[in-house]
Amino acid sequence: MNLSGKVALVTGAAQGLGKAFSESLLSQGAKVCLADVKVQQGKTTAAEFQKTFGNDSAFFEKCDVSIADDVTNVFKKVKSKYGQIDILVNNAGIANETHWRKMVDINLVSVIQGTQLGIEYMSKEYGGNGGVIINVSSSAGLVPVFITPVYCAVKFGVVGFTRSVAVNPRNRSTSGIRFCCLCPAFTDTDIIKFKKDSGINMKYAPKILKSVGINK
Ligand SMILES: NC(=O)c1ccc[n+]([C@@H]2O[C@H](COP(=O)([O-])OP(=O)(O)OC[C@H]3O[C@@H](n4cnc5c(N)ncnc54)[C@H](O)[C@@H]3O)[C@@H](O)[C@H]2O)c1
Ligand SMILES: CCCCC/C=C\C=C\[C@H](O)C/C=C\C/C=C\CCCC(=O)O
Repeated sequence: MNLSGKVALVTGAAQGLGKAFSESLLSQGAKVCLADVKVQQGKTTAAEFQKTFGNDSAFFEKCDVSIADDVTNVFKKVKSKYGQIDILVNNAGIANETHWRKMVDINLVSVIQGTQLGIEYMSKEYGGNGGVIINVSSSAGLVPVFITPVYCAVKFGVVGFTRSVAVNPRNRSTSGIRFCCLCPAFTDTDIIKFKKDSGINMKYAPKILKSVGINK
């Protein structure tokens, strides 16, 4: 696909899937804003991409997606630097059943805010060019996972929210935006290197991961 002239905003882009999505977008010619709460990792990733794809191809912006003002600011930054937004990937996420309210904020509330801002910036109704909004859920947004009920709930929420927005007749007819929900299965990134306080049952988690070929 040729994405030259297109501008993407990817949250949680410092590492893992968000970094991989960003690299794919850049390799197809898009410019990318890498938004993440991890400053050092984000800057390192941006420097790596600038070296490969050109200085103006990517930039890092500190953004904690659970802070509403940070999310609003990152949209403003992209618009002022690149003039438009065509592709939005609401990807940032954590897996933590102990700090579950924080997880609801990061994995669901921020996706709702990001999508609403995406419509504001991208819809043809409001002077944008249309484009695509991709909300990252999980296979755990489609099937129950007994050791992570809250993670499951928020990922089901992302699926339900995105599908509902996508079938809104107004969005379908006039926005020029496609709304997509991605439901990846296990991928070997930091999110499945469960921290001690993650509240994830360590009796079962390694067995589940081993059963899908990830030897934790
Ligand atoms: N790895 C998997 O098995 C898997 C499977 C399905 C879905 N997912 C989803 O994919 C997305 C990316 O996860 P990953 O696997 O790359 O994990 P990861 O931990 O490697 O990456 C998550 C990124 O999100 C960032 N992040 C976390 N909290 C943030 C916040 N408050 N504000 C901004 N950025 C924040 C992190 O700093 C990190 O860069 C998540 O939404 C996750 O739920 C992952
Ligand atoms: C070891 C399970 C922990 C799952 C939650 C933590 C991180 C999640 C990352 C991914 O989003 C999970 C992806 C897919 C999960 C879907 C199905 C798991 C089925 C588990 C089972 O066999 O019971």
